[in-house]
Amino acid sequence: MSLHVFARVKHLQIRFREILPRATSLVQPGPIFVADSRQGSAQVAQNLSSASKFTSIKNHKMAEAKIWREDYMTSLFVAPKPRRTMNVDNLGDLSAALKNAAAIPDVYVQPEGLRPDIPYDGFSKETDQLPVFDLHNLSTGAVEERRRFINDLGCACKEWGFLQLRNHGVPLRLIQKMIDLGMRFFQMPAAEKEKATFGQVGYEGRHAYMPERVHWGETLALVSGPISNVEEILRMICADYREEFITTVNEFIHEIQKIGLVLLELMAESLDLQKSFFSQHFEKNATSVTRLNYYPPCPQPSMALGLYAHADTNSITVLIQNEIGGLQIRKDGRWISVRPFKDALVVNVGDCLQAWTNGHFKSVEHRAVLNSVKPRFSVAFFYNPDAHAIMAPPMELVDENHPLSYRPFTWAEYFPRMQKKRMEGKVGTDTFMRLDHKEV
Ligand SMILES: O=C(O)CCC(=O)C(=O)O
Ligand SMILES: [Fe+2]
Repeated sequence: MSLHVFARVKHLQIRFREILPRATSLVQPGPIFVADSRQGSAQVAQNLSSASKFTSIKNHKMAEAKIWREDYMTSLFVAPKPRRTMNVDNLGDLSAALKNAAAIPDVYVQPEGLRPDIPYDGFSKETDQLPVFDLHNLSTGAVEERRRFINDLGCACKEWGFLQLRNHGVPLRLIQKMIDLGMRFFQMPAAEKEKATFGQVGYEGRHAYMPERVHWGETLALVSGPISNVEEILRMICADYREEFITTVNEFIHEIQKIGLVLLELMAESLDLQKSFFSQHFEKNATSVTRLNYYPPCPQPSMALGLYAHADTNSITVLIQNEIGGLQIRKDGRWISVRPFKDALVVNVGDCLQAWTNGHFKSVEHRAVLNSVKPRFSVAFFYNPDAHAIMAPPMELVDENHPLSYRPFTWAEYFPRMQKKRMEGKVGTDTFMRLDHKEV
């Protein structure tokens, strides 16, 4: 063992001993709790289970694992708890009825501090600093250019947590079709859309993530992995484009997943990890949700929000949108509008990847703001690894400037806990996977 590696391991041991009295019960002292990127996931799991306390928990988890998949689907499909909805009119109908109205119902009016201070098209100098990458340059560039591309991509994930990607390989005609059919769905009568209500997923036109407020937005959430319910949900609507919609959504998910894997490889490379460090856990049984978001025109856009400020809880999100801006991200405390490009994917880091990279990558708050004229549409693909993949920060990402801050966790553990939280602000990275988190 070189002196350098030895010093590192020693440092980790010290860190663990410092942290442990405050840490949650699952973590045992010793450097084995960081993943070595040169090891496969089986080896990491074996290392993790070699701590006696962990072993019993892990056996228990394995038993749970067998039923997790069923539980996961049941929790989403069968609505074991009431949906966070309000007894309000369907938003599609309301938006049509309130065209040009001087006021909107109180339940949509945000408290002053949360109202959007920058309009949907309020692009600023910072807007154009959001990194845009052209994947074409990666395949044609020389070795050095490739290295620079990957390095810049890593910087974008560290500094912005967001980036845009052009020439990504997802056919533009497929993106356009997804936009056209998706918008057509939301423009159907409320009674028709509500046929696609399906437990915690499916259609929602009366969102209330905060108990007392409703977003001005409708969604259609589809589970796309490990078991897809796209067909089951879309078969509930009687539209004449139903079959085409199902085929398009499935094709879209397939393509987005492909680019998702490429991005995960590039992200790992940018951190000097083995290329497959993240992606190997997404190749089979990836857990994903595809959500179509529709924001009908709002006569008072400065009073309401399409989607509250939140950080995504998953690993990475890949998003397409129509030409109407509205996505805003919070950078260094200030809101910045993202310029909508129809040929680009918006990619962002979620809370799980922030924890998995020991905080090197940032999961950043974002929100959707409204306008009074045109409907806005987006599709977010939330990508997660196999529900039992252990997300443990690799030792390469732990040093004096980045002390180990997160414990190993799995999506199977994390998801049920996050389901209990409100979608508001940056809740994910401050939860149980932080070593200094105290369960209340
Ligand atoms: O519509 C958008 O641009 C944002 C969507 C989003 O953040 C989400 O679905 O989590
Ligand atoms: Fe989001």
